[in-house]
Amino acid sequence: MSATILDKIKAYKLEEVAADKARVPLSAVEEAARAADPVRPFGAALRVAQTTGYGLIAEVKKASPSKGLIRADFEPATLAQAYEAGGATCLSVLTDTPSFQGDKSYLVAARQATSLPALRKDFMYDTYQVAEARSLHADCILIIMASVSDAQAAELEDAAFAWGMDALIEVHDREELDRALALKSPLIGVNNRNLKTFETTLETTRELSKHVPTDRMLISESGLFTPADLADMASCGARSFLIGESLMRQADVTAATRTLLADPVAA
Ligand SMILES: O=C(O)c1ccccc1NCC(=O)[C@H](O)[C@H](O)COP(=O)(O)O
Repeated sequence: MSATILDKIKAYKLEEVAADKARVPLSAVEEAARAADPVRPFGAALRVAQTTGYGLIAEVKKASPSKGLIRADFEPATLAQAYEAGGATCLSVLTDTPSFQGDKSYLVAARQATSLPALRKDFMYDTYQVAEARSLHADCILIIMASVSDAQAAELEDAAFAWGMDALIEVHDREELDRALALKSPLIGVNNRNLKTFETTLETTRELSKHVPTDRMLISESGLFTPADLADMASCGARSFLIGESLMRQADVTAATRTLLADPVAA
């Protein structure tokens, strides 16, 4: 069977982390994490936002494996401020370089330019990366169930909680969802992107929403473009969204964010 994009990313990410560990010892990363800005509540901010409107995790995303370069004019701090002015609840900042042209410094810059909680959007395998996320002032990490074992997921989640951060657990299908529900985090992200074909379909959230218990927060991720898409997802119980491309392609990011959030369906 041919390697998926996640297999390829995992291979270079493990090498990257090994190199980082050799360069900066864990003790130094932990010291930086302890000195980082206080954690901003991520899940709680979404919960508040979605009681009256929608929760939006707005992604600072320059490029992707599926779309190549998305935004040439890319200044993370300015984009983060534009998102905040448009009403975003949280930020997601890609720190992976080879596939997304992201950078660890983008997370620091974006978060420090706003008062929003920020997700470190990367491919996490090692608790070293979790401490590093906190040292970059992250408030939440991503755990992609398709790419980790149950034991690894639990270890990463425990590490996030120990640093006071939240963990967004990402799933693509029923099997991953069942594994995610064995974890503690209430934040369940259903990714509408098929990682083999890169196609997005909102049917993924529609289908999996039936199996997400009401004590978990369902967050629909990827392939969301219009207010009608958000209303569609809200009708099956997702009132928080992770959106990158559709907002990153707009000249006026603030106006586009406002328009997307302007007319939420009643909670
Ligand atoms: O975006 C990709 O092409 C991609 C490819 C392989 C693994 C992950 C990928 N994206 C990560 C994401 O989850 C999205 O950046 C995020 O959900 C926002 O999606 P979108 O609104 O469609 O940019």
